[in-house]
Amino acid sequence: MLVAVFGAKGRMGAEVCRAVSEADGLELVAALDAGEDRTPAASADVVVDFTVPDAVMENLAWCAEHGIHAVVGTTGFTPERLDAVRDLFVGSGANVIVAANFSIGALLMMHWAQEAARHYESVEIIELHHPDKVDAPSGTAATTARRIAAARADAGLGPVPDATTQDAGARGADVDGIRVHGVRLRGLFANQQVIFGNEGEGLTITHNSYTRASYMPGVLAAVRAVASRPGLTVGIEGILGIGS
Ligand SMILES: NC(=O)C1=CN([C@@H]2O[C@H](COP(=O)(O)OP(=O)(O)OC[C@H]3O[C@@H](n4cnc5c(N)ncnc54)[C@H](O)[C@@H]3O)[C@@H](O)[C@H]2O)C=CC1
Ligand SMILES: O=C(O)C1=N[C@H](C(=O)O)C[C@H](O)C1
Repeated sequence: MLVAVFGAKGRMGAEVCRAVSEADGLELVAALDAGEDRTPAASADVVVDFTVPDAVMENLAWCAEHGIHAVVGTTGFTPERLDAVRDLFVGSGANVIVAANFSIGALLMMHWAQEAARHYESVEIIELHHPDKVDAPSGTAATTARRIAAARADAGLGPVPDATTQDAGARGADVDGIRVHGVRLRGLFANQQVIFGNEGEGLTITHNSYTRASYMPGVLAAVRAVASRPGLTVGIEGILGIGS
């Protein structure tokens, strides 16, 4: 399987180039970054995109035009953006996987947070990342919040209780009614805590990524699976058998 990487000079892209080069059955045919001619990627079966939210949609339009499957780790995807990606690939002959997080622990953290959501009156999310990250809240935190909000709605839970009437911004972002707090700190890489509370008890689910190597098994699994997953697939839970 021939693989091209977009964002190849970035922190994640460089790690993906290494992982693809060392993986059985995969060959790295193009490692491209901003401003570079995409022609060398035209022979690829799969493009892996770890770029920036402002660039990813144009990259995906190019993949769809060329009938090349795409595996996307770049964040910043709202439900509306995902709809636009689905539309881009209709009739292209290619498939696309978009995942805010490829690490097994983060997938389990989101899965268990969704499970716990219906049992707790209160919930908030704290995501902690390196200070070079451009988007906040993180894609993982936004995805977790949306999944928790959906689970609460399914369970008939009302809004998270919050008496705040004077807020100078300290209550964080509101993602579908779930508060998300972002910390950017030198020395950190990527961590998330989902904090649940009921009268008299609490539950915290914490995930820590220590290095970018944590994402590589998931990225490689998605590269190998994308050709057999028609249209748009959001998340790699189905590929790894999480939640089934
Ligand atoms: N899904 C997941 O598991 C993970 C997702 N991410 C996400 O991946 C993205 C990249 O993160 P990092 O590697 O830390 O960022 P980075 O800033 O180190 O790398 C981004 C790279 O993309 C390049 N780029 C910008 N526009 C481009 C274009 N049009 N074509 C090709 N390359 C272009 C930049 O020059 C840069 O080298 C972020 O959105 C981040 O949130 C990061 C870690 C894990
Ligand atoms: O930018 C990062 O570093 C990360 N981005 C992803 C996100 O926004 O969720 C995944 C992980 O948190 C690392």
